[in-house]
Amino acid sequence: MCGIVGLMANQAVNQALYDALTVLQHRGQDAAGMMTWHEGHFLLRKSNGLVRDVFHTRHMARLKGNLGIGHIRYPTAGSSSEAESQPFYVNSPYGISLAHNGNLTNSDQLKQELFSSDLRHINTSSDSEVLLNVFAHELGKQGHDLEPDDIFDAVRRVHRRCRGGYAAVAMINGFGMLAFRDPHGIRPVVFGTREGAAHQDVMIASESVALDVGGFELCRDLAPGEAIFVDMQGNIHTRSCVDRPRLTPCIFEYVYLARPDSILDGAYVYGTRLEMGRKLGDRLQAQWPDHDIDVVIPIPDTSRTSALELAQHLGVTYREGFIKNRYIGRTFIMPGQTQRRKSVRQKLNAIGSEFAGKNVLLVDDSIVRGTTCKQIIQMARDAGANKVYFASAAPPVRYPNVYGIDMPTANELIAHGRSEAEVGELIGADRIFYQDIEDMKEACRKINPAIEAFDCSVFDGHYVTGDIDGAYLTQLEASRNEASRTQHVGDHALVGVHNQDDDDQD
Ligand SMILES: O=P(O)(O)OC[C@H]1O[C@H](OP(=O)(O)OP(=O)(O)O)[C@H](O)[C@@H]1O
Ligand SMILES: NC(=O)CC[C@H](N)C(=O)O
Ligand SMILES: [Mg+2]
Repeated sequence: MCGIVGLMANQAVNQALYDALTVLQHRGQDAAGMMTWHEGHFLLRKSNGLVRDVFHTRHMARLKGNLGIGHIRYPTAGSSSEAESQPFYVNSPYGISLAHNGNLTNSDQLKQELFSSDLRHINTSSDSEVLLNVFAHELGKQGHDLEPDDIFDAVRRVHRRCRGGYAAVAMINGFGMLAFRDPHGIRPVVFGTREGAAHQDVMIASESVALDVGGFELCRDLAPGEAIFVDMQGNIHTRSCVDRPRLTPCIFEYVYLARPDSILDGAYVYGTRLEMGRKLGDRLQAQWPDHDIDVVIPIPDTSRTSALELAQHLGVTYREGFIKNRYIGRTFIMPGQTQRRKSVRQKLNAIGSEFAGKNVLLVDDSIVRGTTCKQIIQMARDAGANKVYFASAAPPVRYPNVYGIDMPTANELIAHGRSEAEVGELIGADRIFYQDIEDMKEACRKINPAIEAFDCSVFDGHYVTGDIDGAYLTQLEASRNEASRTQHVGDHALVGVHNQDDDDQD
């Protein structure tokens, strides 16, 4: 779940792209990048780090132009090397740059095809470089005098070749800005407009919060399999590029990934989390009508919305027992387990008076590896809690994710192959409560009944693209181990547009 943004405007886009990337930072903390287009040239700055660390004044000054795309990265393929940060670039046809959120499930096969049939070289282990080259190859077949329909035809062939979850934004040198969404709409993309001097400004982004910060009005989400092309005059062209699209957005966006103030596929994320809290309250009440909970305490940040609603629903006091250090990022999306474990303690601290002698119900949005809850339960006990109960606003996470969330191996998931009670015992809780999977789906559907189905693969092991089997998951587990994820490849892999680095002089 990286963040992507694209902007076609009447004035320089660098600052607006920066602002958009800043509000998408929760989708990735490993690397950030921006490419702009100015007078027939692409200008690039990308590096490892947070948005505020990657772009300094001197980089911003060089990122000229009224058209640009940006990316923040949370790696799900390849390594966290700077060479695999985005956007990526290819020089033919025309010159194209692309930023991608998601994960291709057939990138190994595509890489081979690109080499042996399409005569294209991929210089990193990133699936996004593969996606760009597949698109470039397909666009190259269209010939001269490129029209929007030619671009859409190329996207149609991309969908035929690529599998997995992908939302991508791209620039085609001299023609305009393009975005497309996979046929299942697994990863989100929205677009919006703003009035401009000569023509309207158009922004495309992973989440609607990016539009809010730029003063854009949300038009809508891209439909599954749909593409949008914005020409150099700011005209919007859209077309469905698949025959049988089926919307099954990733439900984990609503559980944890997206910001609560975003609207994704017509559903306010905040509303879905409130509803998950309410449902969890019902379930707890049903399982334990004479509970002895004194206080409900959320584990900041993401669970706060559900926890508040759960407490109100149960009629139990809600208290902020843990204070979050605002300078530490999200721990789940950090790259290594050692760093994640250490960061929980750095990030959260208990207010002793809220725990002393009380039976507390700690609420989190989800339990994935169990890194957070194990430590938090111990902290609650150290702070003098009498009983420590734990509730998860999502069902047990038991299966790997292959569509853009970095959970490639079942064994790293604490609930894999375990019952709810066994997880409770392992994390040291006196009692554990999990959301029911149907209740979670209903909670989201209640906010937007038009979404008929979701990708719930991490909860039910059903992969909506239909190409994932045991052999695939075994091979993924073997190839995507901790060492390969944190490995850094040499700088030789940075091939393409000159990337401004810190040594560049004005
Ligand atoms: O079981 P785990 O492997 O620990 O993963 C689950 C935890 O990680 C996330 O928090 P994170 O700190 O990433 O972000 P947040 O501040 O938005 O809650 C999530 O909200 C859970 O608290
Ligand atoms: N989280 C994502 O969307 C990752 C995008 C891409 N697969 C990468 O690893 O860079
Ligand atoms: Mg959390």
